[in-house]
Amino acid sequence: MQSSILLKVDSVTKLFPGVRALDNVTFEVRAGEVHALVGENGAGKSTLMGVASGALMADEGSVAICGERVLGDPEVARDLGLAIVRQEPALMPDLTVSENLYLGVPPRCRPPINQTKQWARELLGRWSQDVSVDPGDRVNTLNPEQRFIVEIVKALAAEPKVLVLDEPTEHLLPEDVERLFQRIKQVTARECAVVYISHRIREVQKVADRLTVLRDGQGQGTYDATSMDEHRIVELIVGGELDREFPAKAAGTDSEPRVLEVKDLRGPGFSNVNMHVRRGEIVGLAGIDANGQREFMRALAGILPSSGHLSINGKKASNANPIKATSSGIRYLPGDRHQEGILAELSVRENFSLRSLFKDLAAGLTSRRNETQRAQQAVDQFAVKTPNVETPIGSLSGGNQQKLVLASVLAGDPKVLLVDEPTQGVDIGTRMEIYKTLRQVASRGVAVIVVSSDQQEIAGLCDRVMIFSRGHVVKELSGPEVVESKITAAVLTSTTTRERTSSSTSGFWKWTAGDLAPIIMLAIAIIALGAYTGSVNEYYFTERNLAGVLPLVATLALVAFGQQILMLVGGIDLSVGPLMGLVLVLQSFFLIEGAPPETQALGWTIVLGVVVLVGTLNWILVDPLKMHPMVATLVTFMALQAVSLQLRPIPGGLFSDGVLESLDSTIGLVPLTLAAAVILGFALEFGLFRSRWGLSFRGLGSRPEAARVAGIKPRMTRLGAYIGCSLFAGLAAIPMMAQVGSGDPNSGTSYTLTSIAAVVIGGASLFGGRGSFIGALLGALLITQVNVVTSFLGVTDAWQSYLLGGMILASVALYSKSRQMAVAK
Ligand SMILES: Nc1ncnc2c1ncn2[C@@H]1O[C@H](COP(=O)(O)OP(=O)(O)OP(=O)(O)O)[C@@H](O)[C@H]1O
Repeated sequence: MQSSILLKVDSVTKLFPGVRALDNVTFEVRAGEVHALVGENGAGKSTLMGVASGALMADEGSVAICGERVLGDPEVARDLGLAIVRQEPALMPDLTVSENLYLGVPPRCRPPINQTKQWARELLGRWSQDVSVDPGDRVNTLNPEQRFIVEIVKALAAEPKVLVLDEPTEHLLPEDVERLFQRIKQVTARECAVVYISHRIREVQKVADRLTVLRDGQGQGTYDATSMDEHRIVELIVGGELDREFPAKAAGTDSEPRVLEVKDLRGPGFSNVNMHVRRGEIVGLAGIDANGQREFMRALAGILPSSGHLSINGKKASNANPIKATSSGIRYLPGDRHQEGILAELSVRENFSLRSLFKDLAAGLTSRRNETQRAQQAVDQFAVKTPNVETPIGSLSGGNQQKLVLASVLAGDPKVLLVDEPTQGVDIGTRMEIYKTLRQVASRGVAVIVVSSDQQEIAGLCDRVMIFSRGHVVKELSGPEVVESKITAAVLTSTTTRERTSSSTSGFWKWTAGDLAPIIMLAIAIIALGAYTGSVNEYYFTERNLAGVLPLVATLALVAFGQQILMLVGGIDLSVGPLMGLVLVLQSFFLIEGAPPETQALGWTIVLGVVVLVGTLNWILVDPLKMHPMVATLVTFMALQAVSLQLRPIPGGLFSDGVLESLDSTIGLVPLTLAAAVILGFALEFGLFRSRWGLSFRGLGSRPEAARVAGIKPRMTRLGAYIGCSLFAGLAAIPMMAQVGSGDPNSGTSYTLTSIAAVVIGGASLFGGRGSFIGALLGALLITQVNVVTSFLGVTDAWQSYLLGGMILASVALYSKSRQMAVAK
């Protein structure tokens, strides 16, 4: 009996501007089978799986998962049992591994939210006992290999009925590839359907039961994979015969001059490396990953710090930083294409020319004609599939991006070419073209060094191979020794135990990049400033001073909470200040002496309505109308200011004594309003890290596309954030009433900037995804303190601005530096 069909893609057509990515494709996967999807770069494999997983909407045709139709909704596809490992993991970088895993699985597979870390640890442990990923690590501190492991673990944790693996092994070590194959066996044994996309034919032969070939967006048939040899599969992919011989190796290079000479180079992860590359040679660096070969290459490129001696063509060269390395003639093709190789939003032309812009300069200006011509030539030479050179590179298929980055690196006329994973994601035909190109480059006198996890590639391409182990070159293979079996044997015998990926990040930077650091540093600054002012002026810690200052903290903290909510999702609200002013103006008509309770209640109702309306309006401008949040909320800023001035051209309407007295209530020395703000701050902080809304807000701000795939509703979440921000601005206006006393239309304006300052000092990222309510509270406290201490210290008010400006600068510099330093290389 034939097993049931769990994924059916029926007659699907998908168009992108200028490209028919899929043309009437039909594809089905049965329960318990591994179905490989193969084809050249740009054939449409990822697009087909994008349509199947609901991430893309088909123009024609239909998709059914377990018999149910899916139409462009990733959450529905996921709930029906589809899990996908993408070429670029759909992870939210500012969230931790455990938070990503939690959001990444359907609700039925999630643990109670307070047990997320333990659950994530178990999942990672099930992958491997010596996995080098901690559930508490933030994803942006992981290297590509670790990110892929998290992505795979996430897909497996969803207990899928259909598992899609889109080039899952491009960044994996051999032992993890084996682990993946084991897991595939396990899931197919429980009748899961697996789609396996790969350019590595040997892998396809090893795991696939059937295979479907795509070429230029069209299906080329489905075959039984078990009986097919490598040659036949390649023929089907390219649609004909293919020259699969590696280009001939260099002969007699022993007497050639040395192009590159490296002496005693040492740096993070490697030491005392001596090597050279002769004219015409390609030298490979091999070893189990994290044994120093990649670090050595990155140090040569000036990306990692190093010390030692370097000469190129007999002249002393510098690799002190990437700029110096580049001017010495060293060019680097990064292994992490998504993070370091491409600028996704920029066009193919710009991505091509950015490494060789000097060739397009005429009288100090870039010649667009020249640039376009060169980019077009590169596209033709490397057969990059793109509608034209103005297409954003991010919309090209992975392999086509890789070809363009290589073309761009070569256009910089390197003397030394460093290539990390030259053919990642590249189809078999182009792979051979890249090998030929590298050989030609070497024969022109460029020193070529290659790092690759594919030992067949190293063996076929390189003249000499240096084996790295624990940061040292332990063996050198040359001539007839450069064959796959010998390289593998040398690699395996030189390192018996694998070391955990070492991180060169110092503990200090790791700590400052954490969530607690801003809070602790702010607390220290507040205590130090208070202690110093108290020691200089005895009146600072008096009851009178505190009674004046603390309510101001409550006002600023509340509006800062609102700003923080919005900044988490990547927004910003300039209208909060005038909104606070408008609330005061409105209430100055209702909360006056002698107003009956109904009138007061009406005032509150109107204020609530206005606040919600303003939040919604801001959202409409930003989300459906796609205005930049700064511009949108600047418009609202002006509109609200105008309304306030219309209602009260000059301040007026005194609030009743009863209202002011109740706002002035205290618990001991602490104003009730501040106590309420502190409690709210702690509650919000708890929610931020321990509730689904907190995760959703941070996830959306961190990476919207990944958040959408994880089932977070971007629109509703942003609407919630905008309304939440306005509500907190409205709330902040309540303690402000007691401070202002009447309806003053200009009273709130300054809070726009100070609320932004408070959250930034408190550790929030202006790009979204990170922040803290306790941080915002302490930021508010510090800013208020700075505004007050100048008079106690006997310095001019100008110092308020100096100090505040200095604090913003110092905190932003420190946070961004630490977040950069904590990222794994
Ligand atoms: N978002 C997009 N916008 C415009 N064009 C796109 C987009 N995504 C894919 N394409 C185009 O659709 C075609 C198919 O791309 P796809 O990524 O599906 O290929 P692929 O078979 O997965 O290739 P690779 O093996 O290189 O990953 C390519 O020409 C690509 O440039």
